Amino acid sequence: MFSAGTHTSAVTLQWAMSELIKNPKVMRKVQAELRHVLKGRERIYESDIQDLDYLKLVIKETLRLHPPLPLLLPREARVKSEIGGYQIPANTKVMINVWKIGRDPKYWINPNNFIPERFSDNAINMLGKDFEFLPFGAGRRMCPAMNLGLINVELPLAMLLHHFNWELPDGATSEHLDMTESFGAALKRKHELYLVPSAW
Ligand code: HEM
Repeated sequence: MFSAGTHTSAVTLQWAMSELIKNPKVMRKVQAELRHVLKGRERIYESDIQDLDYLKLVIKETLRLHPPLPLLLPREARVKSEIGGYQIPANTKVMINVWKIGRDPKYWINPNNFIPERFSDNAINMLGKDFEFLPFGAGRRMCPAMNLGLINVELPLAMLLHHFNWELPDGATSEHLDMTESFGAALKRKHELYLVPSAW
């Protein structure tokens, strides 16, 4: 519970900040939304999140490109079955590569680009029914804490973006930000993210 609950939210926050630094236009747009909705108020409440539509799109797009558990949890076929024309013998371990599905050009236009707007005019959600987008998995063993997981990212991200402006250290520009992922069951940044805040 602790590992599944803390690590996932923390890496999503790191990737969201990384993508926002890489995409300054998106950063400006999400900050403008926050500052408009909060109207100079310092404290952000959980109830404010429902008005932060663009922030939610930013998080969805972050989870599409950087699902914290890129291969979900392993499954095992209990009986012999067929999926997409492939014969799966009984007792076979099956891994679902949601990282790859989230970047498949069959389902996504410009799949490697960070475009939160792609979610604004469609009904694709994270409930495990839209198989092209499964950051919380699907079926009986899907993440039991999706709502908690999302608020764990939404609130801190809103606070970081509302109170501060962010840039890379030593005058580096967004092209310098290395987005390499580390290989493993959990999708982390290979190199730590260092950012410099300035008061808004
Ligand atoms: C951004 C946040 C989170 C993401 C993206 C996420 C994603 C996932 C994924 C992909 C799975 C595997 C689902 C599958 O294989 O179908 C999973 C399982 C699980 N998650 Fe989350 N999770 C998040 C937050 C949390 C939090 C906050 C908790 C608890 C406090 C939590 C508890 C669990 C547990 C206990 C499982 C195992 C469920 C089982 O095996 O039946 N997760 N999560």
